[in-house]
Amino acid sequence: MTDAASLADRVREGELRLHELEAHADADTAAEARRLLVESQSGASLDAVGNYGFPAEAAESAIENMVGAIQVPMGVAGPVSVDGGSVSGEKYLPLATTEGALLASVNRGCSVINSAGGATARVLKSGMTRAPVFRVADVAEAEALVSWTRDNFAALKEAAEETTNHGELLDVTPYVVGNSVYLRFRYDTKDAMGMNMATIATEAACGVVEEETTASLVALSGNLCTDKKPAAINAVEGRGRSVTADVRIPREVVEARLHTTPEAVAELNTRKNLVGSAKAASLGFNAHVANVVAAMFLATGQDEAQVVEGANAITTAEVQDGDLYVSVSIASLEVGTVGGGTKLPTQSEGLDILGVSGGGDPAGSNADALAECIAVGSLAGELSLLSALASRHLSSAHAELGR
Ligand SMILES: CC(C)(COP(=O)([O-])OP(=O)([O-])OC[C@H]1O[C@@H](n2cnc3c(N)ncnc32)[C@H](O)[C@@H]1OP(=O)([O-])[O-])[C@@H](O)C(=O)NCCC(=O)NCCSC(=O)C[C@@](C)(O)CC(=O)[O-]
Ligand SMILES: NC(=O)C1=CN([C@@H]2O[C@H](COP(=O)(O)OP(=O)(O)OC[C@H]3O[C@@H](n4cnc5c(N)ncnc54)[C@H](OP(=O)(O)O)[C@@H]3O)[C@@H](O)[C@H]2O)C=CC1
Repeated sequence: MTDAASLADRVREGELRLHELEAHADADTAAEARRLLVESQSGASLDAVGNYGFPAEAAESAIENMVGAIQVPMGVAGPVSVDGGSVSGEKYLPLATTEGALLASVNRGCSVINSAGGATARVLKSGMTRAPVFRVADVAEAEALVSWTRDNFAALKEAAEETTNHGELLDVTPYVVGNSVYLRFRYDTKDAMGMNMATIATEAACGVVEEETTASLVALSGNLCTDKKPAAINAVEGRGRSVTADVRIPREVVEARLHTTPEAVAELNTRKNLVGSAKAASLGFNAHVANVVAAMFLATGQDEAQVVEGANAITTAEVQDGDLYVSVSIASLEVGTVGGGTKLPTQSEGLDILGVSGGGDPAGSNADALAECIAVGSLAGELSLLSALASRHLSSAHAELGR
């Protein structure tokens, strides 16, 4: 085996390319060689980046050109009592963040939820989408392709499902713009977030479309999917898991633990999360669901770019017989407990904290459970931040904990 210094020399001499080092050394040596190269070129010291706690080999399907790891501190909030469709009991929620006060906030929300007897959560819709775009001659051909798609769902399903053991094609929804036709394929991807699975399956189905019709595939992703971009279609139709959590908190708990009243939280929610968001033309009618989604995504190995979709959430608050009812509905939470970054050792341990690592029984139940836990964490965060705003404690909390 070659050592890191001589590997780095061979790259400098043009004998090897930076991304080829794993073919000549183990993954840790390859990462060390790249650090040597980057350090000598940039003057940066990468001691901390190189001080990672898992074998680099474990990250081979997660990254190319690895030099080390960025470490984000992880904490837990809770335990919080969850009554979900796929998870129940007391759960510690793993969150990785660098925002001081966030864990304290979610932790306070969890303890308030417990005082109210726990939160309820359910996944209400599920399906990962991929929408290729096809070119046709004109609108008459577009109409023909739409009809063909409706008449030939079984053939598309057969082709798509040949590529996967777990995935199931649920439906295909056509959209037409002039001579462009978008077919939005939606799959049950079970415990996988499913973007690779859906992409591979859709490519096979596109082969059938091109064989049987005049349409020509322009791109496997035509942006109507919509992946990793803000998009109303996800907020309305859902993508990944559509999940809702709610809780009813007795007035005395709101007053004692959140230093405010149900009326103040309800008014604030309307003026801020509903009216303010509408005026801003926001897709997120919530306060900081992205905070919890991002922190739990990092802690459990989700694709962090999909926080964009995870922020499509509506928070409601109302006074019910003097108590405070609060709900959070996340329309497009794209999560998995197998595949992608979930295989990395620290992220897998994050999933273990929730008891949802790997494939569920039945398949899909672990990813549903993860979605429900993230929804309850988001509910806790909303409760605490809305209350801090209502009681004018936001800036003092961050001055104390976040600086
Ligand atoms: C900070 C608190 C919780 C204090 O709240 P408090 O009620 O004054 O604190 P407390 O000392 O009385 O403790 C109450 C509970 O909070 C928790 N708690 C309290 N301190 C800690 C701690 N150090 N570590 C862990 N947990 C803590 C803990 O659960 C504790 O109960 P206990 O366990 O003691 O019975 C409160 O003021 C708060 O939640 N503030 C809101 C902070 C927040 O939500 N920040 C989120 C980020 S804001 C942002 O990023 C988005 C934004 C704002 O721009 C979005 C927008 O536009 O709206
Ligand atoms: N290709 C793309 O366009 C994009 C890819 N990504 C990346 O895709 C990755 C996630 O894709 P994803 O398809 O989820 O993961 P993987 O590509 O890692 O595939 C996971 C595979 O696990 C198998 N599997 C085993 N047990 C189960 C189970 N219980 N439920 C479901 N599947 C199971 C399935 O195999 P089988 O299919 O044979 O059943 C599935 O295809 C992430 O790394 C993400 O960053 C993100 C965005 C876009």
